Order: sequence, then C-alpha cells, then structure tokens
Amino acid sequence: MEKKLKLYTKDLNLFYGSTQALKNVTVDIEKNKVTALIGPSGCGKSTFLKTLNRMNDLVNNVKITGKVYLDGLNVYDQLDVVDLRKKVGMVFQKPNPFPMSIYENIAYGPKIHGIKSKSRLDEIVEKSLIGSALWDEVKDRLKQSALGLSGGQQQRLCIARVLAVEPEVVLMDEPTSALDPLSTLKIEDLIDELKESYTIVIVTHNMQQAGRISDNTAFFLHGQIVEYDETEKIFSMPSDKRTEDYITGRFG
Ligand SMILES: Nc1ncnc2c1ncn2[C@@H]1O[C@H](COP(=O)(O)OP(=O)(O)OP(=O)(O)O)[C@@H](O)[C@H]1O
Repeated sequence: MEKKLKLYTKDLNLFYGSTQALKNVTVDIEKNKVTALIGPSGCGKSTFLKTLNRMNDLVNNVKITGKVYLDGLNVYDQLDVVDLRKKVGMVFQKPNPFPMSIYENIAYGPKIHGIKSKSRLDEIVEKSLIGSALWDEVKDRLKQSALGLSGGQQQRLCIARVLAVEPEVVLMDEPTSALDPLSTLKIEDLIDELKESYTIVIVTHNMQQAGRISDNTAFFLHGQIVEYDETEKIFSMPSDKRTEDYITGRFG
C-alpha cells in the first residue's frame, strides 16, 4: 500500500542529558497541509520540530531514540544531513538574514548545492522572492544589504532563502512572534499559499493563529502528544480535557 504521508515519527524519545524532552512521540505529518504544534512553554514543541531536520544534532548531550521517516528513509541513519536540510528547511523565530545582499542571501544555498550559472541563479532568486511574496518590494534593490529590510521583510527573505533550495517540508518556529500585526498577516497569508507546494509544520503560541492557518494541530504537554487531530476538531470538540483546558486559556 502506498504511504500517503511522507513525513512521520515513531516512538520518538529525546533526552537532553538526563532530562527527557520528548516521550514516545508518534505523528504522521500530512502532505501539503499546515500542521500546528501548540502547548505550554517547555512542553517540547521546538525540540520536536528540530528533530525533523536534525537541528538537535548540534546540541551537546542529546540522545534520541525512535524514528523519523521522510519519504521512506530514516532521517537519522539513511539520509545525509545536508540532503535532509535541503529537503526540510527551517525558518526561525527571529529573522536571521546573512549580512550580505538580498540576492546573495537567496543564491547562497543553491550555490552550496552546486548551481553556478548566473542566469540560473537569477531565476532562482526571482522565483523564490515571488514565492515568498517579497519580489515587488525588493526587485529594484537586490544588491542592497538584507539587513536594511524591515523585520517582516527579513522574515519573508528567510522564507525565500528556504524556498530557493526547493524543499519538500518547511519548518517554522514561531515565525511571526517578533513581527508586527501587519507583517504577521502577510506571513499567515503566505503560509496559506505555500501549502499548495510544500508541507508546513509550525510552532505557535498564538491560539488564534493556529486556528486561522493550520489544518491539523498537535497539542503537546510535558514532552508528549496529548491530542493530534484536525484543527477544527481540536478547537471545537477536543477529546481530552487537558486540550480543552489549554485552548480555553485555563493554563499555559
Ligand atoms: N539545549 C537544551 N539543553 C537542555 N535542555 C533543553 C535544551 N533545549 C530545550 N531544553 C529543555 O527541553 C524541554 C523542552 O523545551 P522546548 O524548547 O522544546 O519547549 P517548547 O515547548 O518549544 O517551549 P517554548 O514554547 O518556551 O519555546 C524544556 O524543559 C527545556 O528546558
């Protein structure tokens, strides 16, 4: 039987030293959907997100058991980490453009992956900026420093940078928490467009945002998934009392 889901975890456990941050997390991430990870501070949302492209490998004393599969391959032993991060890109909470031009920020990844042709790079830069809804605002200043962009523009640039290497999955760790309401709205609209071509997993503290933009929601508590379902169901008829208490603001 063909597996309809290309990204999933099975019995995933993660320890920072002796602290267990993830406990038996088993989740199927649906293709071309937005999956929101919600839960109180310290429940393991970011840790889980980072296991999907092995960003936790950089942390000392991390031990991971269980599996993360992407397109049938175990990302912890069957995929090269550089290839994995090309397939599974990441956008962080604080926009983090490189201190170089707008153009170079986007061309950087494709160049690392061996693309040298100037015309091909021009094409990728344009396509990525169109894809991140930034092209019209920056097309006349591509050679200027990315650091001169507003926070919201910088975040869309960081999204363009991820799109430039043609990922399958885009991970977003609270991508709008440092942005003003208008920039937040732009990113939310963008996420809605991006899911046509990409699978998106997003950590958010903002319940309204999870309700607005996600198709599925996973509620984490103390490193475990309490409930994972369609967002509409989670927000209207959660099956676990703890989910209900959290989304109605009784704790967290
Ligand atoms: N590098 C690290 N070293 C040790 N412990 C860590 C590290 N990163 C996270 N933790 C611990 O792991 C647990 C889960 O943290 P994580 O950042 O994944 O939670 P979170 O749900 O994303 O929280 P927040 O919403 O506050 O960002 C917490 O107890 C945290 O203190």
